Amino acid sequence: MIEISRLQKSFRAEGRTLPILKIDRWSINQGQRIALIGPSGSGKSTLLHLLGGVLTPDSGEITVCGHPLHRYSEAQRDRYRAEQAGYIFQDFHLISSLTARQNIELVLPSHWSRKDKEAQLNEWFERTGLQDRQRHLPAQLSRGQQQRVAMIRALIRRPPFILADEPTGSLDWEAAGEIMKLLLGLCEEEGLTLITVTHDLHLARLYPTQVHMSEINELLRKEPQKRPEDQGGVKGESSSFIMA
Ligand SMILES: Nc1ncnc2c1ncn2[C@@H]1O[C@H](COP(=O)(O)OP(=O)(O)OP(=O)(O)O)[C@@H](O)[C@H]1O
Repeated sequence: MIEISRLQKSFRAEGRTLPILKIDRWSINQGQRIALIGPSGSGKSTLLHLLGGVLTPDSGEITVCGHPLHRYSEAQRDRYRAEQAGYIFQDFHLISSLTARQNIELVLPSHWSRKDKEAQLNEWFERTGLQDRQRHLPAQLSRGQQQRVAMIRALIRRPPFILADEPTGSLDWEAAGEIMKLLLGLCEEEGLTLITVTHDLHLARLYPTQVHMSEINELLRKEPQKRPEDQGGVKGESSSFIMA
C-alpha cells in the first residue's frame, strides 16, 4: 500500500540546502501497524508529511494506496488526503468553540444520510468510552478525552491510512498507554494501516512492527569504522542524527 523508491527530501534554510531524507526503498502492506522511532531531527515528521501529501519529495517516487503522490498537483494531494488519510496530532487540533460531537460532525461526508451520521457518531463515541461527553466543549474534557475525540475525527470515515504524530506526547504516562492501546485496537479492528511517530520506546513496543529511521533513511547510516591509522590521528565529526 506504500511504496517509496529513491526518494530524497531536503529543506532550504539560511541559504543552505539541508538534506533530510534519502530512502532507497521502503514498502509497507495494508493493515500494518508501525511505530516510527528515531532521534530528534531524523526526519520522522517529514516522512509523515510526505506520506500525507503535505510535502512533496525533491526526487524519487512515493505511492500510497495506488496514488502516485510524487506526480500529483497540490489539488490532487488535497483530495487524496481528504479521502485516504486520517491525521492525529500531539495537540489534538480541536475547535474550542464546538462540542466534541460538533467537531466530528464537521468531517462527516456530505453523502452520508442523517440516519447514518447519527448511527456512526453514536457507535464511535461509545467505542472510545465518550458516550456521556459528546456535548462537552474541548476545555471541559481531559487531555486524554480530547485525544479520543481527535481519534474519532481521524477514524470515523475509515480512511485506509492513519498517520499519528506523537499522539500521546502531551499526555501523562497512564493516559498515554490507554490512548495508544485504544488507537492500536481500533485500527486493528478496522483493518487500517497505522503509522505512529513516537519518542516513547515503551509505547513503541506495543506495536507489532517498530521501524527505526536509521533502517530506512540512508543519511543516518553509520560510516564503516575506520582503523586509527586510516584516520591520520584526526577524529572524524560525528552526526547528531546517529544513535549510539
Ligand atoms: N520547513 C522546514 N524548513 C527547514 N528545515 C526544516 C523544515 N522542516 C523540518 N526541517 C528540518 O528537518 C529536520 C527533520 O525534521 P523532522 O521534524 O522531520 O524531524 P523529527 O525526526 O520528526 O524530529 P522530532 O523528533 O524532534 O520531532 C530537522 O533538522 C528540521 O529542523
